[in-house]
Amino acid sequence: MKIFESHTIKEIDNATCEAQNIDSLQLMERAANAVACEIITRFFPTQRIVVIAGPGNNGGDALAVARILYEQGYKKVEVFLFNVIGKLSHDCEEERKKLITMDGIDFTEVKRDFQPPYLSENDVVVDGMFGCGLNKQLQGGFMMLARYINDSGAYVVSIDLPSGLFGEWNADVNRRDVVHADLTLSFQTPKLSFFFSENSDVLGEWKLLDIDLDDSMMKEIPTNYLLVEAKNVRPLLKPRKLFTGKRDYGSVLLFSGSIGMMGAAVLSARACLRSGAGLVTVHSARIGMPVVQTAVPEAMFEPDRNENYITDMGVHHTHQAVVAGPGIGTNDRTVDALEELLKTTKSPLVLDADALNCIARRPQLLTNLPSYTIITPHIGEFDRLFGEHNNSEDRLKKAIEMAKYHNIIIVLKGHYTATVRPTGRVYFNSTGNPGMATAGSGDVLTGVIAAFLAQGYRPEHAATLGVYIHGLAGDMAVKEIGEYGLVSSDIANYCGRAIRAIINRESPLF
Ligand SMILES: NC(=O)C1=CN([C@@H]2O[C@H](COP(=O)(O)OP(=O)(O)OC[C@H]3O[C@@H](n4cnc5c(N)ncnc54)[C@H](OP(=O)(O)O)[C@@H]3O)[C@@H](O)[C@H]2O)[C@@H](O)CC1
Ligand SMILES: [K+]
Repeated sequence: MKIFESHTIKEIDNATCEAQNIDSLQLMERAANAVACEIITRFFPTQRIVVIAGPGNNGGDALAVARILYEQGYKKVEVFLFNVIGKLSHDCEEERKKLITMDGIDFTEVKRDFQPPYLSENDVVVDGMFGCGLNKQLQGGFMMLARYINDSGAYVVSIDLPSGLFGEWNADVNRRDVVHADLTLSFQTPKLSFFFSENSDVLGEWKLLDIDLDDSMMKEIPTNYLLVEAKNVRPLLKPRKLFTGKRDYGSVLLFSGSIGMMGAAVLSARACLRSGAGLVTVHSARIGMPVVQTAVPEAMFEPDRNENYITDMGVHHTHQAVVAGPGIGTNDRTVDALEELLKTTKSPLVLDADALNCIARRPQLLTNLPSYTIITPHIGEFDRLFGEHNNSEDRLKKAIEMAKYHNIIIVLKGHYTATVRPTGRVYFNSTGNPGMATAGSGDVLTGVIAAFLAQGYRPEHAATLGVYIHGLAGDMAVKEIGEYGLVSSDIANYCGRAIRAIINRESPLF
């Protein structure tokens, strides 16, 4: 699903009106109906609802929502329209006219002084102050109103965006002066700002409402940001053929594990096998042999010369994917071995965890990364590699710059893992849950991505597929085990089921 920038929304609206032969007011009614339906499913008609409308179309939506709720028997609706400069958008003005003809509706038009209504945690506020037309931070009365709403404890439903939050970049915005929604109801496609952790408290739960916007225009408008869903990954998955053997599904070599961290090798190897790789070889410290051979009997083991950590990353056979990182530590000799690997390998590479920490210790190694190498840092590893970042917007911008500069794929892990391709395009992932914030989860992800590389998928597809499947496996496992009890072995064990769910179009994915 494409993520559009706010300034393109008008274009999509206009195309929709033209293609469907409707006017913009009808589209506003459609949007308002969708919002009102959501409110009706959540609150009884006896609920007190305070509707705050701004001067633009976001305010128009809010006025229409108020009218629809009132018509549906919600008699405790109070409406405040902020018309402080005496100029409303055309559709907002039309909605105002419709509303004021309604008998008995509690309507106040604020032109100058404003006495805010009493609000408590028992009330619902519908926030239609500003949406994607916000063009500067909230100031003066609007800022005070946002704070007043936030302090009230009322349940806040924001239309399209919490007022005061920009659709894209908010690094300079003081979140205290933005309306804090409990529920954000946005239209059709998400905004970029939904994917940054700093906005999570402001957005609350967010939901996309289908208002049947014009598909052909949405296909046409270019964007560098996408949200990956089941329908995007399914066409990538190739069916397995009847007359095939394990060699048709590739061989993975995993440089992983060291003394005290052999579990990382086990988890990567297991996830790799559960994601369809034909052959998996673990190269690790000698001490790890009994652990790996017992825990993952399907994997082969290649012992390093060293007892406790890896000192040699020579690739002596043909492998369709090579992984370095999980649990390898950052011993000087391991860094030397990694340097050798980066300079010599011809196989597609995935680098994770300690491999990235090794590079951070010797930053010139970044210039040795073969094109299309996949690196999978979490925030801490990313900052160690590329410098400290104060917020996730700056970090994403840096990831885009670095993916382009080094011609690599950066999988920046987080709640919405962002896979950044060498073109600078960003693919946000839609699967996963907080239970997956657990030791070894990244080792599993590395194994899944490597499995797809080995099976002949292009690196950018292997990364996107791996991230989606890893999250889905976590979502499926959490249903049985719960967020507290979920461990990384569970994620690995569910990878196969996750792939099957996508191929078989199992609900609720489709
Ligand atoms: N396809 C869709 O998604 C659909 C979207 N729809 C809805 O349209 C909404 C977008 O409407 P919109 O373009 O009229 O912008 P909106 O957010 O109402 O604000 C503009 C007004 O605010 C003002 N203003 C701005 N910042 C300000 C500030 N800090 N402080 C004070 N004033 C400020 C600005 O004034 P100006 O500065 O331009 O004079 C202007 O008057 C969208 O969010 C969604 O709800 C649906 O109806 C249909 C389908
Ligand atoms: K809003």
